[in-house]
Amino acid sequence: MAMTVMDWLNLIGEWSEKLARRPNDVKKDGALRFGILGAAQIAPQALIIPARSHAEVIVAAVAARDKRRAHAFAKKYNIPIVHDTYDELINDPALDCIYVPLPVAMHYEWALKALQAGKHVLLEKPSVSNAEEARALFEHPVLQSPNAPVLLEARHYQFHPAWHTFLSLFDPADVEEANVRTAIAAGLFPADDIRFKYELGGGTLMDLGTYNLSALRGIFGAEPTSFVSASPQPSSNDERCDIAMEATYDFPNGGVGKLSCNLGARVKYEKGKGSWWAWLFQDWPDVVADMPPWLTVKLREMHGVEEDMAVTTQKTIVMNNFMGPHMWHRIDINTTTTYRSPNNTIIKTETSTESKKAYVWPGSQGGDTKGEDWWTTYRYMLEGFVDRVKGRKGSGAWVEGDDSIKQMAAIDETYRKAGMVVRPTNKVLSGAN
Ligand SMILES: NC(=O)C1=CN([C@@H]2O[C@H](COP(=O)(O)OP(=O)(O)OC[C@H]3O[C@@H](n4cnc5c(N)ncnc54)[C@H](OP(=O)(O)O)[C@@H]3O)[C@@H](O)[C@H]2O)C=CC1
Ligand SMILES: O=C1OC[C@@H](O)[C@H](O)[C@H]1O
Repeated sequence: MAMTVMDWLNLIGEWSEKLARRPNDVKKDGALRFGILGAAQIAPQALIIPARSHAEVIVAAVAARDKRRAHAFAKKYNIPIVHDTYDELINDPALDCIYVPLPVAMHYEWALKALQAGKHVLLEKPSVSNAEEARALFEHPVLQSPNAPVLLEARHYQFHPAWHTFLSLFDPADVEEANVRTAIAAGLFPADDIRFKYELGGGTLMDLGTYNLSALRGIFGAEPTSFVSASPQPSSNDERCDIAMEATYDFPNGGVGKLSCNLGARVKYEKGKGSWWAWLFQDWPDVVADMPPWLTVKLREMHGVEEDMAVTTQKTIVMNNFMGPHMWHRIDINTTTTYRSPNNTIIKTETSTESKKAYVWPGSQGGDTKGEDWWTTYRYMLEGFVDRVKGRKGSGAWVEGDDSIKQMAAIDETYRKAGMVVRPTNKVLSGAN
């Protein structure tokens, strides 16, 4: 079978570990024992590899629909216990935490079952299929008791110091415009991937776009006041799933947020625009479009006076690779300062760029653990998850349940604006047969 993007990323993850000769951490007493629901492609990157360097995490069990697949996965990743069913795994008394990397449509049901079995849950993004499920899950009575288990939507990039360094560079009230762009070349995910199946909670806005939309909400520190436009490109596998989406939102401070997410990027050629050589390759999979994922934030102009001159300062901040900052990232702060005479003539214009990077928590940020410069977003997230379960303060980075609910409400509303149907509610909740 051909290697998928996720297989390649897992291979790169494994080889980086080998080449860096990173020893596995000796596990502490009281280490949390995790079980994985499904032999999922993302599991090595998101949990198995990060767990190796965490002294308080043991990946103890896996279950898959197909027993042979489960055993092969367990053997490959040194997982001691294989359960025959998902139910058996979540009810294993020897486990403390369940990682849920199932198709989105199964998140609500299995996260809730695991919580009801008394397990802490690390739940893949997007948390669930729609806002109805999100409210039912994150406001469920099982999470309200004093010793309630921990539930976290695994929006990993929000745990990396680079994201917090970026957010510290501006006041959300000053954002005039933000634009978040992500794309993956066409064909890297097959047409029948879970991402393009409506019944499984598919759609690019759900999958890649959840990063764009949460980033916009984080940049403005608020929810959209208006869903201005949303233009989907339907997937060939299922018209109810978008292979790409572009959307525009108004935010309470008067700023405008834009997103573009695409799981089927192809080279576009428009006469007179862009590179001439695009004509030769038009419609080929585009491996460089919006790669790495990036965003720009334009701040409102600031006005002042200096030695009788009117001074206007305008800043634009660009973050390259906000989704996978551990591989590489760069945050550029571009400043343009214009000096004008009292009669409004421009005297001079100065431009400057300052660049920042943060692979570990800088200064006073991050609490007791600074992190390591090789920690991935997933490793930082695992640190935060374990800290929360253990009742420690942690770095301060977290995705609150209320945030997950608002995120799904914004995704639903974007689909409605696009004239598309919201992803279906799990029958366990809807009561449908
Ligand atoms: N954080 C991140 O960077 C990423 C997160 N994700 C998220 O992780 C989740 C899984 O994604 P990914 O690992 O790429 O997915 P996979 O295609 O590997 O599917 C995950 C698992 O779903 C199980 N499954 C159960 N029912 C079905 C079904 N009807 N059809 C297909 N699979 C089924 C399979 O389990 P079994 O082994 O039991 O057959 C499979 O192992 C998604 O929620 C996705 O959004 C994905 C990629 C990156
Ligand atoms: O990190 C990611 O990149 C590729 C996506 O399809 C995936 O689901 C996402 O989480």
